[in-house]
Amino acid sequence: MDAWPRCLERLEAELPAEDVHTWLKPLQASRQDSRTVLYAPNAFVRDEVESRYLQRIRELLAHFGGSDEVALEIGSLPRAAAAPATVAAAPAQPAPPMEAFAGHLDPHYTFDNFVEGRSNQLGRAAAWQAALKPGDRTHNPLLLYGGTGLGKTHLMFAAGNEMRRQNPSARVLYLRSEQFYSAFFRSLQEKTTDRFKRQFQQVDALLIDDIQFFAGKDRTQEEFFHTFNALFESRQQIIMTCDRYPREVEGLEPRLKSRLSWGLSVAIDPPDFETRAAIVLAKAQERGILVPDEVAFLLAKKMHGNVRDLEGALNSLAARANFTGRTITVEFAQETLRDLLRAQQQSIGIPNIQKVVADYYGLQIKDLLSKRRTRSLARPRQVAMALAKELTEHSLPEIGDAFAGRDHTTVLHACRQVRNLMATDGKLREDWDKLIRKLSE
Ligand SMILES: Nc1ncnc2c1ncn2[C@@H]1O[C@H](COP(=O)(O)OP(=O)(O)OP(=O)(O)O)[C@@H](O)[C@H]1O
Repeated sequence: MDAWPRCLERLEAELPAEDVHTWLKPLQASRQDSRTVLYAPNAFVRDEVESRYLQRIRELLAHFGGSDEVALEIGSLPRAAAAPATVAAAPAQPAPPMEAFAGHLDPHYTFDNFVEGRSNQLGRAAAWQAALKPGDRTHNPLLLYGGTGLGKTHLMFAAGNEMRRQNPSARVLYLRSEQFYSAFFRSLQEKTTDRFKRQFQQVDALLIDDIQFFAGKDRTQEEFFHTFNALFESRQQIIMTCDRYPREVEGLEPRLKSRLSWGLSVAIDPPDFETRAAIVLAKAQERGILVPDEVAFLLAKKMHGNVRDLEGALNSLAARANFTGRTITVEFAQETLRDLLRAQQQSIGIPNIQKVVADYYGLQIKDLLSKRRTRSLARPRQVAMALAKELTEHSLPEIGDAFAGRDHTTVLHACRQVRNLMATDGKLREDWDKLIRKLSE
């Protein structure tokens, strides 16, 4: 068995998953004679691995019969050698310096394999513009915000990849916020902050993922604030993601929050039914999995909000179909995903919907259930009923019962009313999307 995958497996058991994901998974290994070369995508990853993990990696590689000598370099494997570190690959050529900037940009995520829908249309258009005209004031900085697993990182990578497709020498640096934080701290300890700062002067675009991570980390925020200003002034493109609108992130400094909204901020919402189904079909096609439309509709109907969960469900189907040799049908999907689908339904539930809707509109649950018909109560009540129909398997009479014994025709009327109003009322549409997002978290 290959030494590097085994080493990684062991490290996964020893270290927090977040550390492995952030620092070790981005490494690529190549065996060159008795030596293992680990390629880090950029200086941040290299330095962190060197100071925190290299010693343990050496021990593990030696233990698994890998190599006596381990070198850590910036760059990536030559294409032909992009395989685990067993093959005695041709000695790797020193990577051209530009490679260091592209290494962490996952080439798999592009605009071509991003499915567009109403929920992400604006975000996609903004990322596309940033890729075509990096640094243009209309979309610099570009901030993509929204719940987890909705495609923010995908769009950010797509923009970076497109920039490099248009201009192969573009220096695009992608960093997770944790990487910025650790690298900055190490530079403080090692008194190398000047070098840290200089790295950013060389980039054409800086992509920073999950900036909510900076909350409460005052020194890092201050450093990021200066980095941000320097990049902005010299018209280098900045793209950031955040799990909510930055003004709502507690622990971010007001001046940073204000900077973040200088350019263009775009919400990425949970995809609607049609987009969810289209994503399932697109992912299936990409991976060569045969999925009938009905199965895509089933997944899209049962799983709301998070695309990552949809992908997880598709993977489970593919794995089981492969294992059992069966074809993927609706029946097969229902059987395979029974527990998963049930858990989704249970976690949503009508009482939960009532609570989330009441909180959202600043009401009490008893107001939602009451007979009072003032507009300020009637609309949220209708929204709650329509959400119960959309997100649960309950029948109209059951939903009526759960709303203090209302008739099923009242529930039906509420569903139609909400659907019709959403076509013209942007605020109601926004409320609906936000509520779906909250309920799917
Ligand atoms: N519209 C879409 N088309 C195709 N794939 C999508 C789309 N939206 C999300 N995905 C896929 O869903 C998965 C999760 O997306 P991504 O990692 O970009 O989410 P995120 O919003 O950055 O989440 P987090 O905040 O948790 O990092 C990825 O595999 C991505 O390709």
